[in-house]
Amino acid sequence: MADGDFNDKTTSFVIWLQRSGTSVSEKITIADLRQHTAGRGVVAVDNIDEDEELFSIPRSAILTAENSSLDVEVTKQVEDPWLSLILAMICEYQLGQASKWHQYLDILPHEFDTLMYWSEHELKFLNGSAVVNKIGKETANTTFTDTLIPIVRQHAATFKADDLSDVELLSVFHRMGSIIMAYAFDLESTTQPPQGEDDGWEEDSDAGSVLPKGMVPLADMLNADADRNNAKLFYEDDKVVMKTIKTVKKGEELFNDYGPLPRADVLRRYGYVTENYAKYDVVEIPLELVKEVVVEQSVLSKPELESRLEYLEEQGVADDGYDVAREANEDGQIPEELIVLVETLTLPQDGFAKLKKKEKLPEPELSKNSAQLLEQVLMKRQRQYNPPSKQVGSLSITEFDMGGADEDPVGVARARRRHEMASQVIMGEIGVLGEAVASMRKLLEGHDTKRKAENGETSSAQGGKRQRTK
Ligand SMILES: C[S@@+](CC[C@H](N)C(=O)[O-])C[C@H]1O[C@@H](n2cnc3c(N)ncnc32)[C@H](O)[C@@H]1O
Repeated sequence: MADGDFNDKTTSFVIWLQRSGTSVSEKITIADLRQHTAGRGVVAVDNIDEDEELFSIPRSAILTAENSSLDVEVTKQVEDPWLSLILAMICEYQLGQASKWHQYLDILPHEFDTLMYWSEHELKFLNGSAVVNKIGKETANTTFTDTLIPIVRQHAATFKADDLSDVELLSVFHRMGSIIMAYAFDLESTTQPPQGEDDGWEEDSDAGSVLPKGMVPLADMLNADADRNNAKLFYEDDKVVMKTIKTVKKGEELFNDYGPLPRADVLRRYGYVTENYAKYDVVEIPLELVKEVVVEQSVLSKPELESRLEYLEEQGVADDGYDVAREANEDGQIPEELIVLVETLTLPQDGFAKLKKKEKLPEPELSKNSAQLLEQVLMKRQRQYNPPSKQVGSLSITEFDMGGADEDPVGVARARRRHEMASQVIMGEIGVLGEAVASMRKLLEGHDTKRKAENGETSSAQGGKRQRTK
């Protein structure tokens, strides 16, 4: 977009904010951060104290299904907060200049780097990462086709979308859905005192949130940063207020936070990657992979494996996959459920029989046998990534395959950018696995040292004191 257009839209938005009753501190401004590929952002033009109000927005200016021009009959038809906000946004977009939110809608993006918009070829840059299975494009297409298109067609006067084909409508739904994923807030009635997680950002649509979703103008102009988070949205009865949570110096950017999201998910939902979320990187270890290794290494026969998994299922601890985190992760590197799984699978027959009789689960502490099994699983998982020399080394822009985008300069720039972001995600996940394998080796060395110290005593699943991973 030309600078003039970009700045004009920002100016119209700022005037619109004033008209809609938003009060904005003179210490901040909306900045053009396109040279840092960060679109617009909010920047301090003066020093700001901690707990100082940056802006407050009346609830009436928040774009929600309830506030929008949507017919009440329509809102009654859709309970899901994400779907109803998609409909509300389409309704307002279709109103054009007649929409109460026109100048706000005008600054929202038309193009995205979120994974929903990556081509098959680009998604191959992420080979190995479980994130490619979390995009949910097919599920979204089915929901849009089965639920939203009939509603839009049924309420033609509200949506004024008769000139749009179903395919065009689907693309509009995806655009709105992507905007909501990256911009919308879960609207609390009032800010609760801190109790666990409360980052103000909307949760994954599949996370079961029942709070209504809303597009909060200006609050969503803040970019996010895990380390530099210095502002937070507070919910009051009739307005929402953005305040600083630490002092901010003149010239610094105001940042919200997305919570502890791995970079793969930041990329999936928000379309960018930054080192500051690297500490939250994880690698999913699918149960199927554990099963494969158990059979390959003849740890158990297939029927015995199934019987133990059935038992874990009965105990309510079975899962399809487990996220391994970084060694420094506060909540632990290897999830307890995964430890319980490998412990159960490496118990000798009589040990498992006793456990089952007592209807108990093993302690979440890795014995030598289970650490060995886990090491093998992690190493097999490592092999599912393209070796860095092939995938990541060739990320040098000159060499990598453009997948047919070579002719179009915009396409080339986009493919390069996506390639670069994917390489960060993949390198991060390979790093997580490297740390986990190293932890297993350290643990095994510890077991060996202990065994030697105990003067040649044989080590078994029960032998030696078990060690808890961090
Ligand atoms: C809530 S919006 C923030 C405003 C946005 N920059 C704009 O111009 O509309 C979230 C989007 O901003 C971008 N973003 C947020 N934080 C960022 C950061 N730290 N670096 C780069 N882009 C960021 C991503 O494109 C993300 O999807």
